Amino acid sequence: MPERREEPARETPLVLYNTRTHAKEPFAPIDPAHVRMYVCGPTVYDDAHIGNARPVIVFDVLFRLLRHVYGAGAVTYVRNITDVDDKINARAARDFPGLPLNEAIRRVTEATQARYEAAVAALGNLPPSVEPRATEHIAEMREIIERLVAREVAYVAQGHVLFSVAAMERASGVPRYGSLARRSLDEMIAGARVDVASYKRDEMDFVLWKPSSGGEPGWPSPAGIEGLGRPGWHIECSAMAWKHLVAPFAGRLACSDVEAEIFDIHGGGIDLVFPHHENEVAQSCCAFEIPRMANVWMHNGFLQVEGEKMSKSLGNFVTIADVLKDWPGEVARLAMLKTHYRQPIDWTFRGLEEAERNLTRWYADLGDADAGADADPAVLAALADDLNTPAAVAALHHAAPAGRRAALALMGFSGDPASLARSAEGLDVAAVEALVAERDAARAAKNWAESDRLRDILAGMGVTVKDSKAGTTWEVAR
Ligand SMILES: Nc1ncnc2c1ncn2[C@@H]1O[C@H](COP(=O)(O)OP(=O)(O)OP(=O)(O)O)[C@@H](O)[C@H]1O
Ligand SMILES: [Zn+2]
Repeated sequence: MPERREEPARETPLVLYNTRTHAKEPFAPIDPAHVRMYVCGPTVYDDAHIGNARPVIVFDVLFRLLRHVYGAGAVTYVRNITDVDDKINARAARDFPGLPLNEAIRRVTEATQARYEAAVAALGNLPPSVEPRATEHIAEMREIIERLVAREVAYVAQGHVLFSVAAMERASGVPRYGSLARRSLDEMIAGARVDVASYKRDEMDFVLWKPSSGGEPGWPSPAGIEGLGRPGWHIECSAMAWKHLVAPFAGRLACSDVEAEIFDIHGGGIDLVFPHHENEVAQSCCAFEIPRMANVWMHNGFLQVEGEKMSKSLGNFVTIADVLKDWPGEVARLAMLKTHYRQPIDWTFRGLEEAERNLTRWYADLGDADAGADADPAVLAALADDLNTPAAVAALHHAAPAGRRAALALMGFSGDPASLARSAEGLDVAAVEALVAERDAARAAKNWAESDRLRDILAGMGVTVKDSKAGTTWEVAR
């Protein structure tokens, strides 16, 4: 039996801001016994930066809160891994020029994913209920594409399948294209910097499937196209959400047939609203003839450096692993949660220092407070108010030890002063262990370049690793 409360904890009516309606709304799951949430995960071609950690931490807090309110067994949280993308192909060709491209891609994606898992775990995040990889859902993508072509909202041109925005405008029972992002067609054209390609009927049309040539990864194409091809990015999420949040629950939900095709919450960073989420909505709503893909759409604001979005393309980033070299994971987590998720955060040394001081103070007088006590009600009320984590932090300052310990646990903090202690040599033990685990994963994947790189990072922290048949151990270099 999954752990589930008889009665959901009604003392905390949950209110969430919905991008779709531009309003804070009481959250009402379609079926409170099966709360379903999808969050767009990373494209695994390069190490995640601390900005990429923001949606992971924000939606982890929401996952924990939903489990608290509806019961741990009542929440399914899906966060995908995008392991097919032209950026991955380019990175694989660059890093492993001597290998066949598919083998090189496997090395890049497996090693990057292993480092991602270690990094986000070190920040105190629970694993999602399901972490699907795009390449394992090609059959579902093909099926959705076939449906879209059959309904005449997608067309084949020069080996591509394209989604027709104009055809969606004419379809009934589906939302208007642009209704999530609330943009006019002109704004969307400007915002998407859409490519004008000869095979598109209309410049707003977007790619569902494209041909693969040479050594590019490819699968048998849908819609009667000969030869191999590969999916566009947007179709991946429609397919994985359907496979893991809709199909398994068919006939098991206490709701109407139409509602059963819709799930509760879809999340990601604010940069994904358009075009990625708008296109997910277009695909899923047209394929399944539903008025919404998800009821609630939630988007986190940017983590910024000196007023600019941290991003790989701007080169102004620090990786999660870099942060963990200098700071315990819980400190970075609190530094993130001190700002409300919809506001921009400026990532600063002072913010991290302040978070460290707060945790040190809170952990110092938890005493032997009972870990099973109820979480402080003011903290719970703040979280239930659209994840108002800054208000939750303020409430933690005033909470009694038992309520504080339980509230910290609910937000993903250990309450253990040892997790803040760097070792006698000033080391963050959790960060070292995360790096050693990443290196083990790299070795298991026979990625010696990566394993050496991690060994060098550890050496830079003053840690020596020793490999033996029994496994890897580490010690502080003398
Ligand atoms: N600076 C940032 N602050 C908050 N969230 C971010 C930031 N940059 C990316 N994200 C989010 O991280 C998640 C992972 O996205 P993805 O792997 O596609 O990163 P990305 O967009 O390629 O990063 P970059 O913008 O640096 O190239 C998405 O939900 C995205 O919105
Ligand atoms: Zn997505």
